Amino acid sequence: MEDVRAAERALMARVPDGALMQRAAAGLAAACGQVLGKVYGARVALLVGSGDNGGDALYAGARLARRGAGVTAVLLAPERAHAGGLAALRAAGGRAVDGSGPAEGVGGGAGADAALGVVARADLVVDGVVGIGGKGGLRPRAAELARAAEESRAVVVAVDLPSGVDADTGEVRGAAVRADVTVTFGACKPGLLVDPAREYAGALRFVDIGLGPELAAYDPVVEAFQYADVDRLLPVPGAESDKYRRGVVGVVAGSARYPGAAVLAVAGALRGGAGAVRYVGPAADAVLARFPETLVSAGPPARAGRVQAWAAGPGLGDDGDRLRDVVAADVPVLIDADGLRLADAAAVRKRVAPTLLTPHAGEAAALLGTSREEVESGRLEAVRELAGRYAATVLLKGSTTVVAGPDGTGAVRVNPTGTPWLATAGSGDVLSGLAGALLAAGLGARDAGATGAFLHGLAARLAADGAPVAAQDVADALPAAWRDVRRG
Ligand SMILES: NC(=O)C1=CN([C@@H]2O[C@H](COP(=O)(O)OP(=O)(O)OC[C@H]3O[C@@H](n4cnc5c(N)ncnc54)[C@H](OP(=O)(O)O)[C@@H]3O)[C@@H](O)[C@H]2O)[C@@H](O)CC1
Ligand SMILES: [K+]
Repeated sequence: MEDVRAAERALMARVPDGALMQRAAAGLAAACGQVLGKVYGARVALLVGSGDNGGDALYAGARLARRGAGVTAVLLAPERAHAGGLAALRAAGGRAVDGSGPAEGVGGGAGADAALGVVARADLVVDGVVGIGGKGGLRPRAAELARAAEESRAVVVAVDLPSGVDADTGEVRGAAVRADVTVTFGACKPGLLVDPAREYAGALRFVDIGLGPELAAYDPVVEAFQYADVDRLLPVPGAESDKYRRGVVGVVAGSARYPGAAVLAVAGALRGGAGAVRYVGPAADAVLARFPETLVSAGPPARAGRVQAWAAGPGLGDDGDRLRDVVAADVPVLIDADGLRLADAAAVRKRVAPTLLTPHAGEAAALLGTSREEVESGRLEAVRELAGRYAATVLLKGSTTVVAGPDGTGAVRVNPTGTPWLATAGSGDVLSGLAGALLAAGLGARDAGATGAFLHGLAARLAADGAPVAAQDVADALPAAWRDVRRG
């Protein structure tokens, strides 16, 4: 958040006092109006903390009161509420109640009950408890009001970010507001794009308060691919392309016990834009039965013939020899699943050609020597840490898939197309093949990871269309996802 603060300071030096807050409040009030549909007669509760986040809520409340809403501010720290905002709300016909309440040890009584009642009866609750000045989860009284908002039938709109979530990391340590909509100002905070915070944020609305030029001086911490970014990267064959120029991807996956992983990885690889797929391993019969266009070889990867990149690991079991061959190759390599367990970290670090690791949270936790919960609650930190340790690009799969480059610099890419339907057995095998093929087609590791995740998520959405999907369905929908991207 230092970037945003510095950009705000730079901009505030150029614009009149309070102008940024007025821009923020205007955008917030407009978003609240859209959420409500009809502002006149609506009951609006503002949860107001002691900082400028509460000020935004109060000024927006004043605007809604002027349009005929019944607006009540619940003041968590009555003496320190934003004075200008409170005056504006009162002038517009809004009112305020003491919301400091019993949980803070102030003594309870009618005031505290009134605050809970205001929230319980509201059509809209505006969360202005804390913004980017907040630290840690909500304090007990704020948590109590947040719970009341969640239990009420009100729509909850968070100001800048849901109070209690960490806007830098996406972590939620303790109680936090669960919003239906988050109206964020100036810059989309990185944490809001990443689970678990993303889930608390609901639908994101961005209000431009004019920070753009000031923020341009800073490198983004996270970035999300859009259709146009993916479209630019998709490998499209030229008139003179042959299969070697388009790239041959080698798939090292599957075992006698897990032949299906080989079939699914090849299914993904065949839809990744490479010119040919070479399969190396004991599941060749199963692969050929399904995909006769695959080149197969039974020997070790080192003697399999020419490939431009390897995708290795799904269903390998304990076949460390096959993996060692791949890690020693001087072409780009993707390592997934069993391969992550088998790979020697020092050997991976020594590689010169790009390496892309694609763990899910459990695998990442095993590599980091921590728990799955720890990884899931701090995805950005975990992915950067792994990338540093292995000197490799890392794609951490999950409810929000994130991709970090090897040197710790550059933005972490957050995939915007994910869907819970992707949490299905074998879907990761499809992604391995797909991203491996993108590597073979010449994409860098970060681009192959982000493009693969984007297409994979999109394919799952297209295949699911509201119903469960199997991994093979995701692979089958990849051509439709390509067409979707190419058409914009
Ligand atoms: N700068 C700008 O130009 C613009 C900024 N804008 C807006 O300002 C916001 C930032 O405002 P800010 O810096 O005043 O801090 P803010 O987030 O309101 O809260 C800080 C206070 O909260 C408290 N507190 C802390 N942790 C807590 C917890 N866990 N649970 C409960 N309370 C907790 C803590 O109080 P204390 O510890 O003193 O009791 C502290 O004083 C920003 O997000 C945006 O909305 C827009 O108007 C656009 C222009
Ligand atoms: K907030």
